[in-house]
Amino acid sequence: MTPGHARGGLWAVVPAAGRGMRFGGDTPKQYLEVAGEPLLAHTLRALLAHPALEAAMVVLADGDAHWPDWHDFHGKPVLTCIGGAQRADSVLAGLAALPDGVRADDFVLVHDAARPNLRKQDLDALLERGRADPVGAILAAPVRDTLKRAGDDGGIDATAPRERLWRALTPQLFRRLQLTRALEAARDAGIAPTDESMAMERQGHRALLVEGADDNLKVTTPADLAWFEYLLAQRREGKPD
Ligand SMILES: Nc1ccn([C@@H]2O[C@H](COP(=O)(O)OP(=O)(O)OP(=O)(O)O)[C@@H](O)[C@H]2O)c(=O)n1
Ligand SMILES: C[C@](O)(CO)[C@H](O)COP(=O)(O)O
Repeated sequence: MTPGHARGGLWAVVPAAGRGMRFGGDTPKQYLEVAGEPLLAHTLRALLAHPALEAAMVVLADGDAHWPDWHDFHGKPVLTCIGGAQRADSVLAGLAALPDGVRADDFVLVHDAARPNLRKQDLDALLERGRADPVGAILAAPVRDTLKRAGDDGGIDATAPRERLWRALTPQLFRRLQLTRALEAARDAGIAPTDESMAMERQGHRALLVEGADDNLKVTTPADLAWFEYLLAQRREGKPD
């Protein structure tokens, strides 16, 4: 029986095929050790510890020599496939590799391997509101800082209006076939959407914004990793985040 099919649960596609160029170093950031485990382990646990999740499809870089060859995590199946040059290519590959038991109109979560600090209450909210929506939903955080547009000389060209601006986070929740078609359309138009919602928006599909924690950080630079290490230490000492 295909993992996840038996229980008809929610699958997560986890794009983990990035090279971490902005982070630097030889080890892709998703495999850097935090509290004795690869960063990706923290991400998979945050996802698969949730009762609504049945399995994960982790999308790896071709020739990934770091993958610990997990076949299950937190007692749930973990499958892998090979991604592509852009994040969107990897997500599309992950959707295509899902078992046939994940039906066309089934919701699928897409969550960055580089986002290890997903809170259960945020995932609860995303699932509750997203699964009630005809299109889906994304976690996002409202912009709270004033935004400046930079000139070529490093000076300030303008202050960008921040009303109704949100930072898109992940997970993003969409139906398998609708998201696949949207990503294919973007690819065929030569566009690399930076998140799943962008591809859906291009097709006229309007998802819900579900407010998530600001500390659902994406580890992009060493400073982000240090932040996650601090948050994890605080949690393990029982201190409020
Ligand atoms: N071709 C790609 C590029 C990115 N990702 C994944 O998408 C997530 C968000 O991407 P990002 O933070 O940009 O990771 P990298 O692409 O590795 O970072 P960089 O742009 O600095 O190289 C990460 O989990 C990354 O592994 C992916 O699966 N396939
Ligand atoms: C999907 C995402 O995390 C939403 O903010 C973001 O777009 C990923 O961007 P990246 O440059 O691929 O890290």
